[in-house]
Order: sequence, then C-alpha cells, then structure tokens
Amino acid sequence: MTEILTAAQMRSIEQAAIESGEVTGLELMERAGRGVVEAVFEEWPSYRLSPRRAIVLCGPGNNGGDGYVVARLLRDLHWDVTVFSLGDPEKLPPDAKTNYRRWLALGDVQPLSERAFRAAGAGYADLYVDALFGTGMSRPVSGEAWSVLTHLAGRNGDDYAPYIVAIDAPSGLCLDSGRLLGTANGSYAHGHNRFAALTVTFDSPKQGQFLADGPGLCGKLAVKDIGLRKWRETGAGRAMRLPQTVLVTDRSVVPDRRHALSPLRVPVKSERNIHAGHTHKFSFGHGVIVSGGAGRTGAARLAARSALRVGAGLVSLAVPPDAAAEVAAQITAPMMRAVPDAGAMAEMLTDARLNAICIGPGLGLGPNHAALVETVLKTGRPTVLDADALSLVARDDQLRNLLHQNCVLTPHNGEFKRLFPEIEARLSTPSAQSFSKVDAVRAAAAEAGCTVLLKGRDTVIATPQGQCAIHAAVYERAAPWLATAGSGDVLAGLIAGLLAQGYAAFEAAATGAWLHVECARQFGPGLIAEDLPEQLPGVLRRVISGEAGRV
Ligand SMILES: NC(=O)C1=CN([C@@H]2O[C@H](COP(=O)(O)OP(=O)(O)OC[C@H]3O[C@@H](n4cnc5c(N)ncnc54)[C@H](OP(=O)(O)O)[C@@H]3O)[C@@H](O)[C@H]2O)[C@@H](O)CC1
Ligand SMILES: Nc1ncnc2c1ncn2[C@@H]1O[C@H](COP(=O)(O)OP(=O)(O)O)[C@@H](O)[C@H]1O
Ligand SMILES: [K+]
Repeated sequence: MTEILTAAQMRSIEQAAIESGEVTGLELMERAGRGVVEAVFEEWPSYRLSPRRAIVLCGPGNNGGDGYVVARLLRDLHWDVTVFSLGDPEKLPPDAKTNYRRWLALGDVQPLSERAFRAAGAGYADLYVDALFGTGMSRPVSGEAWSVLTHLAGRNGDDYAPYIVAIDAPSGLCLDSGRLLGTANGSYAHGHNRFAALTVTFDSPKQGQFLADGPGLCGKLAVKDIGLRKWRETGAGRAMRLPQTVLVTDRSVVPDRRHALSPLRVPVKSERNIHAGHTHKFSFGHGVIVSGGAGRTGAARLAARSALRVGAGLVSLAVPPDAAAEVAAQITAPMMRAVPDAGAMAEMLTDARLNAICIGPGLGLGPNHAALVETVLKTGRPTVLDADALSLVARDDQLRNLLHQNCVLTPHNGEFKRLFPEIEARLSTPSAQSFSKVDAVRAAAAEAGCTVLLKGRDTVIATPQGQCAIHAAVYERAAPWLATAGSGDVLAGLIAGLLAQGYAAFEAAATGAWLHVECARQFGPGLIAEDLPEQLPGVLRRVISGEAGRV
C-alpha cells in the first residue's frame, strides 16, 4: 500500500526521525541528494558514461540544501557544474548551509537572476536541477526566481523541459493541492503542461504530484527511499497528521500478503472464492440498475453490462414500461423488469437478494424520478448514485437526508459543485491554494455521510471517517481516452457490481476506479464506452494471476 503525504506530514516524519537521534538532518539531506543523482542516471543512462554540464538552482531552504549536495556529487564525478543561489546563502538553515560550504570548496555560487542565468550559457547544459522550493514553498514565486522559472518553462521559445530534474516539485507547485501558485503576472508555466522531465521525491509521493496540474508539470516521478519508513509507519507526528490517504496502485489491488492492510481486495470469481464455497450465482450478489425512459436507456444498459462483467452474479434492469421494448431488444445477459413507478420499485426491492443498486445514469429529473431515488435510499441497501440522481439529491434536502453509509456518490466536477457548492467554492478559489481535492472530497463525504468519489484524471475517494484514496490516471497509468461519453456510466456499473459482491462502499469505489482505468489502458486510443466492459475479462485474469498493471 502506498501512502501519499501532505507537505506537513512529510515535515513531521522528518522531524520525528531527527528528534529520535537515530539520524541527523544532514544525513537525510545527503541521502536525498544521492537519491536525485541516482534517479538522474536511471533516467538518462548515458550521463553515467561521461561527465556532462549541469546548472543547479538552489533556493533559500533545505530544498536548496539538496541542490548543493547534488552539485557536489556531480562535481565529484567530474561534471562541469554551475550553481546559482536565490537569497543570501549565509542565511540558509544549518544543514543546507553546511552543504553550501562544502560546495564552496569545489566551486563558486552566483546570485540567481535571469540575466546571469542566460549569460552563463544557460542553453548549453545537459541537466538543469530545480532545487529552489520544495515542501516549504509557502507563497507564489516572484522576482528573479519567477523570471528564471518562466524562462525555463519556455517563455522565450527554448525547450528546457527534457533536461530539467526537479527536487520534490517543479518550484512553485503546491505539494498539497497540485496547483502552481500564480502571481499577479500569472503562473510561470501558464500555457505549458510540462516543466520538468523528472521529479524526484523522498520516502513517499506527495499529494500535489498526483492532483490537478502536478503530474503534467512533474514529467515523471521517482520516489527515493531516505530511510524514514520506520517513522512513517509508526505514525510519527500523528497528532498533526490527518487520517491516511493512500494511492490506488496495482499493488493495492493485486493480492499481496505483505500488504495485509491493503484497503482493496481481489475481485471476484477467483478460484479462491469458489473454494470458499461461493459456487452459486447468488453468492456473487444481484445488482439492480435503474433505467431511464425510452430513448435514454443506453446509460443503464452500459452500467448493467459492466456490473455483470465485473462479477455480479445477476443483474436486473428496472425499466419504465415505455422503454421495455427498447431495452429488451438490446440486452441478453441482464434481466429486465418493468417498473412503472416508485411503488413498483419498492415492491421489487422487497426481494432481499437484490443487494446493490445503481441509480442515476439516464434517469431524468422529474418528480417520479425523485420518488424512485427516495424509494431506493429508504431501503438502506448499498447504492451508487450517479448523474441525474446526484442532481436530484442536490436540490432536495429530504433526499439528501436519506443518504446513508452504504451509498457511493460518483459526481463529476459539475455535479460536485451542485451538491457541495461551498466546498467547491473553496476548491476553486485561487487564494485557498493548499485546499486540495483530497480536503474537498473528505469534507464532502463528512457532510453527506457517505462515500464520495469525485471523478477526473485525478479521482479522489473519501469516507465520512476521513479514509481517503487517490486514483490518478497519470504517469505510466495515463488513459486520456477514457474521457468519452458514457464512461461514467460504466464506472457506476462497476462499483454497483462490486457492491453486489459484498465490497464495502470505499473498497468498491476505489477498486472500480482502478478497473475502469485498467480497462481503458488495455484497449488504448479509439476507446468508446461500450469497449470498457469487454476489457474486463482480460484485466480480471491478470488481477487474479497477480500480474495486473503489466499492460
Ligand atoms: N522533509 C524531509 O524529509 C526532507 C526534506 N528535504 C528537503 O528539504 C525540503 C524542504 O525544506 P524546507 O522546509 O526548508 O523548505 P524549502 O522547500 O526549501 O523552502 C523553504 C524556503 O523557501 C522560502 N520560500 C518559500 N516560498 C517562497 C517563495 N514563493 N518565494 C521566495 N521564498 C520562498 C522560505 O522562506 P520563508 O517562507 O521562511 O520566508 C524558506 O526560506 C524538501 O522539499 C526536500 O527537498 C531533504 O533534504 C531531506 C528530507
Ligand atoms: N484525462 C482523463 N484520464 C482518465 N480518466 C478520465 C480523464 N478525464 C475523465 N476521466 C474519467 O472519465 C469518466 C467520465 O465520466 P463522466 O464525467 O460522468 O462522463 P459521462 O457522463 O459522459 O459518462 C470519469 O470516470 C473520469 O474519471
Ligand atoms: K524544487
């Protein structure tokens, strides 16, 4: 399981390690610098073969300290290294100052300015090390740092990105929210979606490297161990730490005995389950997908097929009579039941074997649809609310009050804004820069009293208790072609299918998000929503054999 940290959590872990007396700040800084050099050689293997030229930009804090270590280590390898410093190096914090002094024995330091940077033959280096600001970045970048970063981001037409390694973050990126803090002049990388080729971070990934603009600006991400695991795992500094946020990765889905605390489980009809005595279709649950009327049934049909493919034993579509012919003509495996109104829905749900429900895709926004949502919520059964069901809940406090802990809300940004306008306002207010999507979804889940999954390239899932997971389709798991009409309906169906098999709400949402992207990756560009459920057999086969992620 990969924990993902805020900047404050990282600082508290580091502080606990240093206070324990088992490691010094200077040792940590040395390991960090070594980690960066190691990652550079892994990214650019040819740099190992012969010394090159590097320009290192060092900031006024410990991120700058890491930069001085990198400069020294490269010089030890006979590189030609030019170092610029922002601010007076004599005012650096102690460990950074020690490394500044060590560097001075090998070379000089020039004050950072755009003019000096360009005069130093800036265009002719093989590597640019951005060590200006990391976890301590506290306000928008301005002055000479802004000018140089803007230049590096390509304002003058140069393309530095393929040669930039950022330590912890492209400087100016908020490691909590993933936003690039802007200034009156705008953010320095405005209009650019890449700043560095590689970002090297320590111990664990940070939220901002997965949320919002972070992944694009970071380029690639390398996480280097600097020996802090013990303090992280024992919850050092917990007092100031929020509940854990985990990154949904292949490892959290594939069974792995070493990760007993993994929040996710292997789907579904594996031999293990069958040996455990689950041999009948009802052992895998019976999902109900509520369909919209004639001409709007496609969304529910997609969800139904996804729920079945992910392993629900049975799936029934609850269909208004006017749409029955349309649905019947287009389905085979899912069953269908005519449900004219809320009374008929209540009647259908008296069957206790119908153990998970999906309502909202293609539903409609009329009073009869609100009554259907009300009926479903009153059963207390595990339920995915998506699309129109979310809009209905957003405008009706009575419905909202019926939400319960077995519900999963799956809004996109627009639906989230309708449901949680105040939280969304904080998220989109530039002044609340460190208020992140993680904070927003946690707050939303607490307010709604159920699991909330806020969709996007960076999908965030949280429970009212504060449990949180980020599932980001970025870096090696990017799947931009998933942004296609109907793909949200598939996600809702996947989650419902997992709920039917007994997954808890949070597990179902996180596993559903992972499978959704895995299906998109397996298919590749050209994907349309119908293709997604058809990828599930291959994806599940790899999950069950423990080979997931090797697309
Ligand atoms: N944590 C760990 O485990 C380890 C951490 N390590 C490294 O330390 C880094 C964290 O170091 P850090 O705390 O000193 O913060 P850092 O990012 O250098 O910035 C603080 C300085 O920048 C200044 N400043 C901020 N924003 C500014 C702005 N916009 N414009 C101008 N100035 C601005 C700020 O000034 P102040 O806000 O105090 O006025 C302060 O002087 C971390 O990213 C990693 O690289 C590793 O060595 C070992 C393990
Ligand atoms: N760039 C992206 N990379 C990966 N997934 C994405 C990206 N953009 C959107 N998605 C996913 O695509 C789905 C779109 O769902 P939604 O907005 O409900 O659309 P629709 O209503 O058309 O189905 C969500 O699961 C979302 O997380
Ligand atoms: K940096």
